[in-house]
Amino acid sequence: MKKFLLALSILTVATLFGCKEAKNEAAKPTKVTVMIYSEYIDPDMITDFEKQTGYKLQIELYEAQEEMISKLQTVGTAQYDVIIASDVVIQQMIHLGLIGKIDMEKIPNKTNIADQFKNPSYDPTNEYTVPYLWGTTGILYRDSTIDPMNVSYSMLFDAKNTKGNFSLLEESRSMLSMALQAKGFNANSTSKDEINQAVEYILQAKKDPHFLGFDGSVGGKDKVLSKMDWAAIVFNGEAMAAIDEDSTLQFAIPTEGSFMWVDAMTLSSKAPNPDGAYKFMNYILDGKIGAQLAKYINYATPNTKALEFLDKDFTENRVINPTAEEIKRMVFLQDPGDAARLFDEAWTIVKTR
Ligand SMILES: NCCCCNCCCN
Repeated sequence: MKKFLLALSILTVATLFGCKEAKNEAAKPTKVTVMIYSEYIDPDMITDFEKQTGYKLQIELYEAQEEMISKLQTVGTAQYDVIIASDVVIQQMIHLGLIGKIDMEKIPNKTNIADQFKNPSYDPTNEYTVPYLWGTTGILYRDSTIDPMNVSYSMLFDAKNTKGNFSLLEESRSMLSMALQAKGFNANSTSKDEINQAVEYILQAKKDPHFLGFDGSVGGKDKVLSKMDWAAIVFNGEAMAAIDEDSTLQFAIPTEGSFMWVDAMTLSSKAPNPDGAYKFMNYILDGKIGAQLAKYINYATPNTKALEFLDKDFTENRVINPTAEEIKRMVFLQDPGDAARLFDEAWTIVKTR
């Protein structure tokens, strides 16, 4: 009996030990999950990253910042390692506990980040973000008689000027800020009265029979390309992709102004694979890879080393790298703090009326 009990306990310990080993084995992450805007990475980079690191790279797509945040709040952050997020929502994501501090020691290629992208207002201590790409937002249209240097928002917001179907951008803060600028206000205004006027302006555009709806930037680009739309509000990379396919298309930063944005890589607060997340961030910040990324999706890079691999056709292209004159008309959108509620209410009115 004694012998039997001894054998049983050895077996039990061995089984437990074996199970523990099997558990450890299962817990070792094998993939990196990145949440990112659609059409925002070169598919070749996915396979290259997998080859270099041995991790599977899983890409989860979104179209607008609000959609990304509400998805994270619903499903939780434990399903993602890296979240690509725009400057304007970074503070909100920190406060909501959606992203955590990055161990910058794990990202040696951070030395490639250009000085103007260090200590940005959305992450003044450089603890939560490393930049991915930067760009702007404007109007893509099919009309060679309209000079892109002289386009006003009234081209879309004033029914007497619309010459065909158009879409507005399905991203609340971006769209409301543009409407604020169109009315002559600061894009960062938090005045209730001014935001209400911006809402009325968008509602006026919605009444135009040419208005086809709100679309993500990729959707707007596709509609202009397929001639379903005459014009759409899109990000400049999508505009460039469209112009590459159809050189008769034009892209304008409206005379009343627009904004510049930076999309940044952040670490999900419950990242199951922080090591993989850091490897992804470091991979993107490599010079050659940064250049490949910028070129493939037509956005400007915050990576100084990448600039060495990009030719003048890219760096002097005014759609991708706006001119000094256009940049003068642009602002950075700031986190609205408590006024975020005003923007949320305003957007609900825009969408429901
Ligand atoms: N197709 C990807 C486009 C990503 C552009 N980022 C826009 C940031 C503005 N909130």
